Amino acid sequence: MSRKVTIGSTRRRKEIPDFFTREECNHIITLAKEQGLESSLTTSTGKGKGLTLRDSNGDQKLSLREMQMTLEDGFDIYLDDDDIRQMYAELGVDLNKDGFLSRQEVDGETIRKISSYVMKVEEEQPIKKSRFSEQTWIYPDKTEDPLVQSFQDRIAKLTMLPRVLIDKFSYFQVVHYGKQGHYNAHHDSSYLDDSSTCCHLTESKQCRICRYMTIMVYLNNVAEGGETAFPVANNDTYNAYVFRQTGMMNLNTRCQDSNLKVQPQQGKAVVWYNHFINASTGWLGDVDPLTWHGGCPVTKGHKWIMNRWIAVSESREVDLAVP
Ligand SMILES: O=C(O)CCC(=O)C(=O)O
Ligand SMILES: [Fe+2]
Repeated sequence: MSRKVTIGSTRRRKEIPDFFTREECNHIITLAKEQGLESSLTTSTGKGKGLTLRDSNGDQKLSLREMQMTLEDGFDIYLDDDDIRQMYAELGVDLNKDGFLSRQEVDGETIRKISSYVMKVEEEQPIKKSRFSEQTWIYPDKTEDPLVQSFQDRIAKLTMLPRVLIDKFSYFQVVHYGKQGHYNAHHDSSYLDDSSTCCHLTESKQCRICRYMTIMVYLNNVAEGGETAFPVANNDTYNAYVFRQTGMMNLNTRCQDSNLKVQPQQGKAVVWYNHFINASTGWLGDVDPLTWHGGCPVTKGHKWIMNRWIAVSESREVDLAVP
């Protein structure tokens, strides 16, 4: 009788001290430096083509928070109330300074002005971006490095997932944050959506990222800051709309409001499940919304991490097929 393989069914998050030794951490940092790092992007970086006004309460005017959400979605840039007020002053809008722009005031011309203003901010103040770091990818199948090779075994052992699944997506990301480096709250995976399939196993253009698990390892001790924050961890009353309104995704300024902050510690792994299990298929279910997380600003020193995601598709048969 064959045993039915599933991808597990837990919502737990785990911290594993000493998943890597100090030497292993340093080795990965050296590899990343040798390879060279480049500015991190997010999936929405560079969108900003057309702004969709986030008049979330439908009162036909944009509050400061609604303008912030408009820019967060359009440009992945996180401005605070003072930034927005300054932008309005410089652009000569909101002349009565009440912090509201009526829908009529936000005409095509104003949107164009706001867009070019925000693109300038993005260039001049990268700290306002949702992700402020640099990164590189390491591909175990393209290196002879024995340490990198051994990761696959370790990841298989840790996750207790079939080796064939682990081997299908083996690469990992090394990320470096300098002073004030941060990553605002996000989900590592995409919500299910019938109109697209999982990216990494198809060539489909209309695809989404399906990362069942995240394994993140701290590669150094951070002098100050740089915690990994889970703003709504264990929040039984989570409501997506309310969470969005609070602006707590902006970890660059709101880290202290997070329910859980994990301290960086060299060699420690933090592991969590981004998805639930679909009860009928036993395979990929929807995103667990409480996995919102990100990196708090590094206030002193540097922070190095490694991200390894367990990528799956919607189909057990596809994922477990031997190539
Ligand atoms: O830097 C951190 O602590 C979190 C990083 C993260 O969430 C990511 O790279 O996806
Ligand atoms: Fe993440």
